Amino acid sequence: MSSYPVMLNLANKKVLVVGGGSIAYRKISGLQDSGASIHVVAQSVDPSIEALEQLGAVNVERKAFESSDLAGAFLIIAATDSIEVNEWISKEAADHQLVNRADRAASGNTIIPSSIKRGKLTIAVSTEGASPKLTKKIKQEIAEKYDESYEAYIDFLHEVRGRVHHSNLSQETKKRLLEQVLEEEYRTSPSKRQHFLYQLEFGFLQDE
Ligand SMILES: C[C@@]1(CC(=O)O)c2cc3[nH]c(cc4nc(cc5[nH]c(cc(n2)[C@H]1CCC(=O)O)[C@@](C)(CC(=O)O)[C@@H]5CCC(=O)O)C(CC(=O)O)=C4CCC(=O)O)c(CCC(=O)O)c3CC(=O)O
Ligand SMILES: NC(=O)C1=CN([C@@H]2O[C@H](COP(=O)(O)OP(=O)(O)OC[C@H]3O[C@@H](n4cnc5c(N)ncnc54)[C@H](O)[C@@H]3O)[C@@H](O)[C@H]2O)C=CC1
Repeated sequence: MSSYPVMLNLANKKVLVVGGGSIAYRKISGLQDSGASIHVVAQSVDPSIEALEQLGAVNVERKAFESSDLAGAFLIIAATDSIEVNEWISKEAADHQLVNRADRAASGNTIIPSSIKRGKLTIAVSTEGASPKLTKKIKQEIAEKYDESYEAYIDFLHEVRGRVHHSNLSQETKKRLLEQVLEEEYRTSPSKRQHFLYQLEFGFLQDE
């Protein structure tokens, strides 16, 4: 069996992180822009997590994990340094809850891939836990190829797509225009993008 990738909308969902060490911090960092309500349960937390608590970005309970902490959690991240506790967390979770285990990929039902974001573009990499080091290497290679310029470019593609779909152009022209903007020059040149939007707005991109 192999795993099935998805993109989660975590806005206003409860995410429970058990453990407060460097791995818990890494997972929490990745959740910062998701809009999730992040709850941490740990006997003690690293200063990095304390800093997030002070900013109001996470809610921290300083205590040992109990089964009742799982109530209402959409995603559970088991990141303690105890195999027994992580095992207990995954056993106690209900079937419909997503459980990530930082210590043993195969024992949870969810793996958090390594990912890069360029605005609306997400590229995620996973080896299903086989080699986190290869995952990291591939992510670094991809990050170089898909650099920061993609962020503005994807916003442009999004805008073009909306305008083209709402236009009265023929299906063939719509397809041709959506293909045309994939040309490299539209990514590298903001003025080319502006010119294209101008032409679209004022009807200069007609059916051929
Ligand atoms: C299943 C998963 C957890 C999950 O689902 O979240 C998991 C599990 C484990 N990692 C372990 C060890 C290491 N992990 C890293 C690094 C990263 N690990 C990441 C992800 C994942 N690691 C998920 C699978 C991803 C996939 O599918 O490929 C990255 C990509 C992303 C992130 O964590 O944010 C991040 C790169 C950060 C970046 O991109 O910068 C390094 C190297 C380093 O730190 O440089 C080492 C030491 C070298 C080694 O051991 O290989 C161990 C053994 C622990 C032990 O021995 O106690 C386990 C447990 C096990 O093997 O089951
Ligand atoms: N996913 C990954 O990339 C990696 C995962 N790991 C795994 O992640 C685990 C955690 O690593 P670190 O964060 O470095 O450990 P750490 O030792 O820094 O932190 C462990 C945390 O768990 C808490 N904890 C322990 N027992 C608890 C309990 N019963 N209830 C609540 N909290 C409890 C501690 O208070 C502490 O905050 C490691 O043991 C290892 O198995 C390690 C390296 C990489």
